[in-house]
Amino acid sequence: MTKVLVSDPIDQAGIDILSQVAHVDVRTGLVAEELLNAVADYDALMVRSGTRVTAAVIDAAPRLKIIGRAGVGVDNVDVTAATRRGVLVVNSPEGNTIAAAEHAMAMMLALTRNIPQAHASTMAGRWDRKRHLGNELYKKNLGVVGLGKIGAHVARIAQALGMVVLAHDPFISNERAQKLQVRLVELDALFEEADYVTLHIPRTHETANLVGEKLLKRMKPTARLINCARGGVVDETALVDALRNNTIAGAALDVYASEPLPAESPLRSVKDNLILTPHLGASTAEAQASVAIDVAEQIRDVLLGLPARSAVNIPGLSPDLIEALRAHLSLAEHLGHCISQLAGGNVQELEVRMQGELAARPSQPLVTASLKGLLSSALGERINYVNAGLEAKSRGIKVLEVKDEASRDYSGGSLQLICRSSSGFHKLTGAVFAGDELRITSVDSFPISVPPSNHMLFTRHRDMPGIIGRLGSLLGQHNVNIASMQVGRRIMRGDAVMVLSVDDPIPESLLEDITSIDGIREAHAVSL
Ligand SMILES: NC(=O)C1=CN([C@@H]2O[C@H](COP(=O)(O)OP(=O)(O)OC[C@H]3O[C@@H](n4cnc5c(N)ncnc54)[C@H](O)[C@@H]3O)[C@@H](O)[C@H]2O)C=CC1
Ligand SMILES: O=C(O)CCC(=O)C(=O)O
Repeated sequence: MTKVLVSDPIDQAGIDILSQVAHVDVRTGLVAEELLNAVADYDALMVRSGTRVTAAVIDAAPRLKIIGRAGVGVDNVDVTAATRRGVLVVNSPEGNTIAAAEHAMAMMLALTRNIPQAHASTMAGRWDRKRHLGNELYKKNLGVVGLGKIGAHVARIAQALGMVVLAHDPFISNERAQKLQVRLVELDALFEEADYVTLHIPRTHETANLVGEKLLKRMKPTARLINCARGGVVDETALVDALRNNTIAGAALDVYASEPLPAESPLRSVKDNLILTPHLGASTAEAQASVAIDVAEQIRDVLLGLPARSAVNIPGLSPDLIEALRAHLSLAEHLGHCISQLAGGNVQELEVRMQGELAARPSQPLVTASLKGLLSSALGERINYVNAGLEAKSRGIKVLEVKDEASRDYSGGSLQLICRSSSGFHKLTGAVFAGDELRITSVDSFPISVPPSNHMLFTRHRDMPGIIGRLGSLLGQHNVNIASMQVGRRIMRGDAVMVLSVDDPIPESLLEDITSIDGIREAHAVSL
């Protein structure tokens, strides 16, 4: 008997669909230990954000074929562990877009008109009209951080209210922004100019604690912050300080670094200028029905042996093709991830060049893997082989595919990515050496030979005596250990690149010191 465990509250419409093909058990509120004991017999698991599907849970479920997340974010599911075990993870990328966008707007309105405070005081028997003087949204600047599905819908609603919308999203093209009538700006400028800042980004390595003391200090004292995206993208300690010191006028949060929000969280003690809701962004009847139906249909189809439409992991490639291209797919992902971090500005175009023998292989998987790498900085684990092309298209990123059979640089061929962004362009080439060893073989047409590694530093500099020594000592002073270093140049004392592998991530502040070394024009920290 096929069995499905539903471990969070899911709309009945979803349960009805699952019941067409399986026995369904709804067991909500299980603590971690209970879930570990419960999952052993199940073929499918359906959750919302309340259940943590850890590697241990996946290991404890030998029959598990699919995990369905009734919502967008899959950060409560260990997707890597699921992929390793061959368990499909599916979600509902659009089912709750409207609900989340409307919640952000509701928070903005409640914040600016002091609705919760006025309600509490009126219920307590008072008639405080002066105390709750608010502000209008009309003609105010709204800064949207993350102009994806929810951010774009918020922008549309805000425009209807007469707000002027500016946005920051490195993975949205100017064309797309123009279509939405939104001005793209750098993050610092957004925080300086906005009267309201609303966050619609996923939590990734790059966005963790993105909004901290530094950005909060850039905000106007009359400005307000709304986070209905993900906990952990706002530094809660810095926010509490900013609210207590009235550095900003107010904030509204739906999501928290730790959920449920701990009873002793300092956020709970902020008075007057903070509104908290318990992760209600997707909690509308319409959104819950929509995500439940979307995900239940996918679980049903997969249990019947059919493909899923929104798989978060497992690429839609045949196992034979994956095996044949495994090393080159990994190379393409690494180059894509690397070039997105070199690009700096808004990515407009990615050219994928299959050179030499590689030009004879199927190109689509390599293009998809390059896009997956490119967008992984923005979308974290939500980007996959299934949605990479679509995500690039929806961001207005033009993708060019070129086959250059005449190139004869390496046996097995090479892969070149050329990324054009609002701040210029970068070119990376790589090849797979004997023993499936991946190598970056040139940067911006300067020859080098370095394996991609976890933490790297790329510089563009003038080839002159002493520069390598000065950089080495600066890194040493900051306790950054260099694992390897390579310089690529075409002529003596001309332009050159340097690629260093280091043991730890390079902090943003150190990059500023590096670029102040005489002769170093550009420095980029890259984490893979
Ligand atoms: N509070 C709630 O109940 C809900 C929260 N969410 C969360 O809202 C967030 C947004 O969801 P969607 O719009 O559906 O996702 P999406 O993938 O359509 O959009 C996210 C956007 O953020 C951008 N981005 C990534 N890193 C960035 C950075 N460092 N700076 C600026 N932009 C960056 C991406 O390029 C992308 O355009 C997700 O974290 C999702 O989990 C979604 C639904 C309900
Ligand atoms: O299931 C929920 O209510 C949370 C929704 C959410 O945060 C998401 O879909 O990313």
